Amino acid sequence: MATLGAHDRKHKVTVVGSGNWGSAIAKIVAENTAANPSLFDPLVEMWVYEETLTLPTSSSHYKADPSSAHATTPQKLTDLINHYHENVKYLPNIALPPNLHANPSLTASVQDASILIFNLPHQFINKLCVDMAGAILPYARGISCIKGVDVTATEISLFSESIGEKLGIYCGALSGANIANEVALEKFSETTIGYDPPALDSRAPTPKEGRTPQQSQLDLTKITDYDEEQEERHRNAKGVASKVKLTRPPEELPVADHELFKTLFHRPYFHVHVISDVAGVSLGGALKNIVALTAGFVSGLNWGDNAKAAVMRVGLLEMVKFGRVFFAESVKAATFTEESCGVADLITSCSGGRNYRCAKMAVEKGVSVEVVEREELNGQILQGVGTCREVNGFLKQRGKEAEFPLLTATYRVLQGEAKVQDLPDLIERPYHNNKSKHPRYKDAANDAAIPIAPQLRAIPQSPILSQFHDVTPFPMARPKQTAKAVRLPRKASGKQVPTPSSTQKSGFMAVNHPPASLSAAINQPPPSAQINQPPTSPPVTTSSSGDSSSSDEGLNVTPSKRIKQEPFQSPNKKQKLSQKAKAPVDSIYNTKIISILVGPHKQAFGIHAGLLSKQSSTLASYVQNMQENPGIAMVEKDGDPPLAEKYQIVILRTTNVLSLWIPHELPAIFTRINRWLYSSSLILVEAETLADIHWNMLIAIYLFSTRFGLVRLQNHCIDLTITKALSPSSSSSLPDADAINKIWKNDSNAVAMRQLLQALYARKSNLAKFMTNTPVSKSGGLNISFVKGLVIEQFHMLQDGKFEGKGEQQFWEHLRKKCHAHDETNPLEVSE
Ligand SMILES: NC(=O)C1=CN([C@@H]2O[C@H](COP(=O)(O)OP(=O)(O)OC[C@H]3O[C@@H](n4cnc5c(N)ncnc54)[C@H](O)[C@@H]3O)[C@@H](O)[C@H]2O)C=CC1
Ligand SMILES: O=C(CO)COP(=O)(O)O
Repeated sequence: MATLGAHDRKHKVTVVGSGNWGSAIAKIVAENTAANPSLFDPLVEMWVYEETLTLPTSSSHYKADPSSAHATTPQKLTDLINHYHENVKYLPNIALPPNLHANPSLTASVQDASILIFNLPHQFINKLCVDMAGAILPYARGISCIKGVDVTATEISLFSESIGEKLGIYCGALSGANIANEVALEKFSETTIGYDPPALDSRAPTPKEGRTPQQSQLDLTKITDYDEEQEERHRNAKGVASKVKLTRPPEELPVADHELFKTLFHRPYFHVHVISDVAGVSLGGALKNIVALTAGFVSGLNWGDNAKAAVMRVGLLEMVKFGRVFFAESVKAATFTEESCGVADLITSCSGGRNYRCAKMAVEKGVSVEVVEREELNGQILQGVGTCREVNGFLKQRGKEAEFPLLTATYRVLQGEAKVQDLPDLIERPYHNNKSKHPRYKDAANDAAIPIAPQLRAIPQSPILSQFHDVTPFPMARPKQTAKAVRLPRKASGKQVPTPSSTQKSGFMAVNHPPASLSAAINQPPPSAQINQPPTSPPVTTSSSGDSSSSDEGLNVTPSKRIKQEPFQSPNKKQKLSQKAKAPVDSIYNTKIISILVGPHKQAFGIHAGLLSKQSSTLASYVQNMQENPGIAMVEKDGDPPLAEKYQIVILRTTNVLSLWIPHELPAIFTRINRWLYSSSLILVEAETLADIHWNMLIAIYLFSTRFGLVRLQNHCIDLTITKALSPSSSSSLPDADAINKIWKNDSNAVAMRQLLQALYARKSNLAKFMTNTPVSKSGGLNISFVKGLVIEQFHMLQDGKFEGKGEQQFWEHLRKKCHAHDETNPLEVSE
């Protein structure tokens, strides 16, 4: 604990940066080092990017003594700061503590510091790290107050982490609703520190509250790729072991933990809340700057507070979503909605921040934001403009612009590609059937040469997907004579599978073998001889298709919930209800049938366009483009590199036939997905049960659903995984090492499944036996992250004996909900 006992050594603090916020934070820190001399060396260094200036005549120091040398001749900024104890350029009229020393030498200012506070515009930090590397103490720890994200052409990372990697240290983040001038005037505000202390720093690890440590049953010697050195590595915000090998701080130094940082930053007027979600803290500060520009744009048109509130609402949703999509391993939605660094910073920045004010003025004056920045800010530097461009480049590269309409629209306004007046339409949730009229799609739709809006271009193939090439065919289900207990009775769900088919037997239909007459219904002939065709009419169902919770092989953890008695209704009412429920389903079956080609050999499936669009906005975009912009299709040409090498989904033209080609997936997987699309069930034939669906197959379907945005299917797979794993009748009730490795190595989107598998293993398996018998995977061993997670799960499990009896059911029900992906239309609903 930071405050306990006297320490032989004290922390030395340096602030790197001395702008508006840099100086305000340096003031706070210097006040606190002076107040806590047992923990900190009171003298704080502040590195200043040196410049020469003349004291402004408006300065109180000039007025007090206009004839002094400091007032009459140009001076170094550091000299002025140290002479007047005021940063006359970047934080004028604020007295800085005498124990704060302005230092123009970067290396000299950082060389003795055990705590480094990085506080300067994000544009400069990477170069600065190069200059600083080698000059700092190897065991230093950092806090980044920078509001921005570190974006390269293909990757995104937090500045706290890129600083840490470049300097070989651990670095957290501080961000909040903190307009520097207000903080400097000691007007009350709150802030958030994100700090996830490296294991190396905790000298007396304390078990988490309410949890009883238990000895792990794992024999770690059995883990083939166990790497002791990895243990020393900190896990970054993406859940990956950091490249940095940290140096252990000397024993004599107070531990750099939450309490120490609270002591260093908390003031009566500046309230600090320390959390572990570094990504959430960093992203809030970076992305709100873009939203502040948007808010400034609409205010520049004098549209009033309602318009600004609308922008903030959408902005907050996109901030949460951004975190969830790109930092799914660590980010918490609550950081955006409950902490100062999230919603509070958004509000203050959209009220009086520099980004907001400059964007507003730019619209009012009819000039660019950069012109206003140069004319109005006296050397201060906006973060929103750079961040907006950098984030857009990244989203574009990932094909995700359309998923972040506000971030994208703001970029377009900034670039002069769209008008501020277009913003309301650009950020409106697109109405599915009317996308061609939507401004977000309009330009691209009119552009014959360039294929459509960026998100609809072929998605570059992720290297991860190629790993599926070497997958041997999944064991296909063998029809069995006896149904097993895991499958709930069909009537219990109130659903039936598609009906009118010659192949239908007692409620099951093999969608592989449709009646030949269907081919007439296909708008384009299939490119290959055999096409798997859909049923011509809708399944008889009274609830929306794809509602996984009610499908036949669904979760049976809480059977009482699943087997519902249909309440009595009068025949008339029943009829009306069923007609009402049937209407949207009918309209789906009136849509065209799309040709989907799967795998390198292009096995063809025919699927109703409406059905695909209903289940996945990603596929909906492709389907719409196939129909509305046939010119965008790609053609495979002899001699050209194969399209499949580059893309995971392609709109393809083969001898005048348009198809959607998914080259890297297996037809066997898609056969079941096709089945699910029409019946909400993955079961193919009557005698098959969930136990017959191989784990590899289930996991491959899950991965497919995460890649192609089939959220309901994704959730269904979560439910099935629990059902299958907990089923007493299943012979191999948990996935084997190959399946586990697949989920870890193949896709970072599979976070929920990872959590689930760890929990299932921790609670259900005989781990010792598993470690001895199972790790004979093709890849040679179990994924180390899985094993580590398992150890942690073990540690947390059986807490207070709650896991027994009813507690167990509640646990799985809770986990099931937690692992469910959330509806795109409501990204705030993220489970914690
Ligand atoms: N000003 C505010 O109200 C707040 C700012 N922040 C964040 O704090 C960070 C720092 O911003 P401010 O302190 O406000 O800076 P600022 O915008 O006030 O000042 C710019 C700073 O950059 C320095 N600089 C100029 N050229 C440089 C170069 N080539 N290399 C290195 N430094 C150079 C200047 O000397 C000056 O210190 C930003 O990420 C900002 O978003 C966070 C909360 C509040
Ligand atoms: O981050 C800030 C307030 O928390 C300040 O934002 P600006 O850089 O837009 O002034």
